[in-house]
Amino acid sequence: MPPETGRTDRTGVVLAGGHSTRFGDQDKAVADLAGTPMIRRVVDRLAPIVDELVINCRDEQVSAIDTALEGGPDVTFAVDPVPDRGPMAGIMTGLRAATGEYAAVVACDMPFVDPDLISHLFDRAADHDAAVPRLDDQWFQTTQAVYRAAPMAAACERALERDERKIIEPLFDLEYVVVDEAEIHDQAPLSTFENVNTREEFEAATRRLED
Ligand SMILES: Nc1nc2c(ncn2[C@@H]2O[C@H](COP(=O)(O)OP(=O)(O)OP(=O)(O)O)[C@@H](O)[C@H]2O)c(=O)[nH]1
Ligand SMILES: [Mg+2]
Repeated sequence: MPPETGRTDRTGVVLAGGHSTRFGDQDKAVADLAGTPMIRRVVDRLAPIVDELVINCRDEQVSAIDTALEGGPDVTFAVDPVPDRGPMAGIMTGLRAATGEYAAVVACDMPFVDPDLISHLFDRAADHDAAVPRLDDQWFQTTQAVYRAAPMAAACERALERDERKIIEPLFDLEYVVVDEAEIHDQAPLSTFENVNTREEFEAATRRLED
């Protein structure tokens, strides 16, 4: 890496191991959002700013996601050894597969994720264990954050051992930086955090992309 930037290797981890129950029968990760599978939009936005990409999902999703990403950037799959343990277990699996010291974790249902914000989070996380955005009066955006891979994976494991599934729990074990709304505003529109759960939200996102 160029010494002038002080940059270490950066990984992008895309979380896709959920069941999309609010979405319906289809896996929202591979749903065609205005001509492009939703997960492909996330991968394409992260690819220019990371050195490697890891997709976390369940075993049976690999084939469809691989097809959705065909012709795009190279990715590695990190399959949950035990499925359905929640997003935090997915973060742990994804981070364990990361070779970069730091990893941006982004949910597959955030098609408007802003690469400038993610780059900024990498910069802010330097010499800390994490950089996590937080909007005024809202909770931490733990599924669009940068973590130092090894300590976060270990903290996730400890939280799971305590039967604690909230993603915020491992964070409290770490030395983290909060990136507040004013700072986020300087980097990206707040649509970066929009996440698509229902068909209605999916249609709304489609309209925005087609405008
Ligand atoms: N590995 C893994 N990832 C998960 C799990 N549950 C959710 N996720 C991922 O975490 C992110 C946010 O989760 P949700 O928005 O709740 O997505 P979801 O669980 O697929 O959808 P719902 O069933 O409607 O809650 C998405 O990227 C999901 O793919 C899980 O049990 N394991
Ligand atoms: Mg869910």
